[in-house]
Amino acid sequence: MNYLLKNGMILTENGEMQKSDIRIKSGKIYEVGTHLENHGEKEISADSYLVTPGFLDLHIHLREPGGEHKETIDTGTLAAAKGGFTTVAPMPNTKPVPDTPEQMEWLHKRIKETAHVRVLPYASITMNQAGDELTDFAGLKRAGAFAFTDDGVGVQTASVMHEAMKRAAAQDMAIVAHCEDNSLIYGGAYHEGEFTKKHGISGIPSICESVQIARDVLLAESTNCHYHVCHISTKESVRVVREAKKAGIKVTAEVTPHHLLLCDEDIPSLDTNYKMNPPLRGKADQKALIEGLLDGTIDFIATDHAPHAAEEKAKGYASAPFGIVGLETAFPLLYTNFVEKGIFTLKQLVDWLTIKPAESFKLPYGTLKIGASADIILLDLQNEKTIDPAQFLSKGKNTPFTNWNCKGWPVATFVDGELKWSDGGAFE
Ligand SMILES: NC(=O)N[C@@H](CC(=O)O)C(=O)O
Ligand SMILES: [Zn+2]
Ligand SMILES: [Zn+2]
Repeated sequence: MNYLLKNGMILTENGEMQKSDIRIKSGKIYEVGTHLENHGEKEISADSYLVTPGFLDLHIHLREPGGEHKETIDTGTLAAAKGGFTTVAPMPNTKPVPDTPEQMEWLHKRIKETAHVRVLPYASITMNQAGDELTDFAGLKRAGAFAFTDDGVGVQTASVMHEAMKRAAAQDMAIVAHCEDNSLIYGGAYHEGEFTKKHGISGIPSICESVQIARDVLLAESTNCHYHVCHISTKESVRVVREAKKAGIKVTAEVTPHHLLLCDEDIPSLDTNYKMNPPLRGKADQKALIEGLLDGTIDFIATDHAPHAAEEKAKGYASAPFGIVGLETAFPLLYTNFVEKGIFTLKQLVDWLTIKPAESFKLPYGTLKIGASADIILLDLQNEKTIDPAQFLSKGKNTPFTNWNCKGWPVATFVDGELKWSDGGAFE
């Protein structure tokens, strides 16, 4: 079906709001302007809504195959659509791991059958993410891998990472890294800082992340590989990435909404909804992440949506799995707590969820340019609602943001010109 979106607010290049109509034809953005005439399209009144490119989330967990009780490609991508995300990239820490071309082909078949938004799956760097034997990069690229990562664990050995970057660079593919040096960790569920001191428990030190990023940017320099840092969380990591960029190294980085919104001083108790990896760091780290985004050291925002079953999260702080959900709350939380408070502009926030991730990975999405895929969302910046995990479409309900009041809720999500989700009402 072709659509004509009437009278929505779109953001211009200089960040101003402009009333515009958008004509969607054959899945593409065909025309953007004012007073567009209806040429037989289904007309949707976007009056009073902000209309932006669909968001990209290049770091999520869909849990299929092997963890379907936590999430599936179906439920996770429906949650993505509800959150305004039209392109998502799921991590390979599934069972089995997509570490062979055959497994990648199987994954693409499942995506085709069940996904509600565009899905760009990662392949692993090492077989079974065990950190030793590299996967078949050329074969996995041919089978449709988006990039290579062992997210969930850090690649412990420098020589393995070095060889991975050489091979990735030869394939013009990125290495995406969860940075965590296991030799610097002695257990712990929360950041080694104020919170762990107060509770007298062991913590996860900042250096386990920053040390590995420092190693990797030097490997990236020597191999000319595009190296991307997952969920950056410490002030030292931000400094290392900033210096690496200054030196001309091809490094990009993402930050999660929760690391921008919270620090360890905000954790009320040994609550597992505040347990994620990397952990919520100190107040100075949180500040450095915000500054890093604002000065371009950090390239974009990704949620690290990590659903877990309620009974797993109920196991107690020491043994519950790391991770919180994020797809359905990211934009409202960031809009309400950063844009409404004047810390970010609306244009900055939208860019960090659209064109910035797209450009970082040379993807043709995240834009309303003529001819682009019609990945478009409508956002309601007025209506205030309270976050209620019972309303999530994700199977995961594990969030620290229950009962937060937010504005900025998506109301309709188009992918390739098809309406994939709406909050009902005018859009059925
Ligand atoms: N972030 C998390 O706390 N958990 C992730 C793994 C990861 O992103 O490292 C998960 O798969 O549950
Ligand atoms: Zn990770
Ligand atoms: Zn992750």
